[in-house]
Amino acid sequence: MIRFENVGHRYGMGPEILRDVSFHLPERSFQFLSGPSGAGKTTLLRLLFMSLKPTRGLITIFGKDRSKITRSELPLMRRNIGVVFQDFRLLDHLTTYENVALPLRVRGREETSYRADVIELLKWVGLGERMHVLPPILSGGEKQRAAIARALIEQPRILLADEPTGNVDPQLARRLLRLLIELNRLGTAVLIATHDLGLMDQVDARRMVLSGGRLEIYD
Ligand SMILES: Nc1ncnc2c1ncn2[C@@H]1O[C@H](COP(=O)(O)OP(=O)(O)OP(=O)(O)O)[C@@H](O)[C@H]1O
Repeated sequence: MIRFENVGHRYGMGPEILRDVSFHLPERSFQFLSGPSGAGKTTLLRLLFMSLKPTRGLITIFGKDRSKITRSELPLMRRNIGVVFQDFRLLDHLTTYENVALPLRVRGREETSYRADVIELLKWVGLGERMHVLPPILSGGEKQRAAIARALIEQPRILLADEPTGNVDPQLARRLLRLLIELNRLGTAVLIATHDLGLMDQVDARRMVLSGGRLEIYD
């Protein structure tokens, strides 16, 4: 589904942050991406989301060569990639429901065509009772689930989550992990970037570990 071959990345004239990174993310797979702070996890996620271009190597995303994907093709390609950012990035002046529906509204869809889907998804992440609330009064765990729902509303083929348990207590982190495992069972590939060893120990999943710019994979 997504393949990296000898990918390298440097910012400007700086040192190479990623070196000869090669891996394949199959459909329906589940994996963790870890490594010390500054190892390049966010950089790798940005390459996957196509908000950065590699400075060398080959990236193939859904069968297409990344270097041949034009700016105008990006929005359509990105619908297949859901992203949960470290800081959730919810819009404070929109309700939970409106935040989750936003990607569809931006695309010009009529509310009647998606309302039921948004409500169903909010119920699935456990926010059925909180859909008309503004993000500033949601708890950390609720914000996180709202961000996951927003990432899933377009039924992406892969979900990328950057340190999704960074701001929540261990119990909430476990609940979140169960939600992501369930999502994966339903057919979505999942990649969780984290340095939370406790979280990784709860699942027998593939581990991708970045260190010194190189990637090691433990299946
Ligand atoms: N826009 C940028 N310009 C220059 N250097 C950058 C930029 N973004 C990241 N870096 C550098 O690239 C390296 C990797 O950063 P990155 O954010 O990918 O690491 P990370 O593994 O996600 O770290 P953390 O776990 O702390 O979030 C760091 O040395 C960082 O300073």
